[in-house]
Amino acid sequence: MRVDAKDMGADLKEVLITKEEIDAKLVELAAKIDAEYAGKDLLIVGVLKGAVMVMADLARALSTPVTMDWMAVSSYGAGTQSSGVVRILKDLDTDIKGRHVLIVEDIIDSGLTLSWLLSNLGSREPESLKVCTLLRKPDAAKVAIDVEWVGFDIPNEFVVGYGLDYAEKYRNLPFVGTLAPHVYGG
Ligand SMILES: O=P(O)(O)OC[C@H]1O[C@H](OP(=O)(O)OP(=O)(O)O)[C@H](O)[C@@H]1O
Ligand SMILES: Nc1nc2[nH]cnc2c(=O)[nH]1
Ligand SMILES: [Mg+2]
Repeated sequence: MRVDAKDMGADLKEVLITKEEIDAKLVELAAKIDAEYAGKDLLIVGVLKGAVMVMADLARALSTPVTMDWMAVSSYGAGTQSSGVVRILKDLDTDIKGRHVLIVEDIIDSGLTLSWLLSNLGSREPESLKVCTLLRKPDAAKVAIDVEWVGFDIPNEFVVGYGLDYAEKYRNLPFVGTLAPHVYGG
């Protein structure tokens, strides 16, 4: 286990999804995405910062030639709850009108970020607009979203690793896990 090598082992409670499980799932998802977009021109859009790892690994698992772009968004709201009011910190460099666009996310929690993104990008008249997410929390959904490709449905617990942070830490863990209570000041 590489936990100790990264000196974060003591902060962890549990590994939920291993690197091997993530790698295998992304290969499986990539095959389905390849089949869907065969012969088409595909733009994949990663949502910074969480989706960096998924984008990098999914893109390399795809056979379909893709172009890649990024958006950075920020949710406002009291406490840790996403309000669903989203501000664009970095917009796409690309005009997506008439393009096949696939949004790539690390996690769908309340669904508010993605719901806003779908409506925002949808208004730019892409030829198609679909979503691939590594993780989804079905019990946390505040809005129903139609997601084509989901890696893992997980319990309604705060997770870190593989792009996901707590106070900007733990993004570089190669697996998805939960944190020990002391990390939160417990
Ligand atoms: O479904 P939701 O409740 O809206 O939550 C999901 C969003 O929250 C996280 O991003 P965050 O805004 O924390 O920024 P980050 O990607 O830079 O970590 C995650 O990467 C998703 O984009
Ligand atoms: N790190 C992290 N960020 C999130 N954003 C929305 N849900 C989560 C989560 O469970 N973990
Ligand atoms: Mg994010």
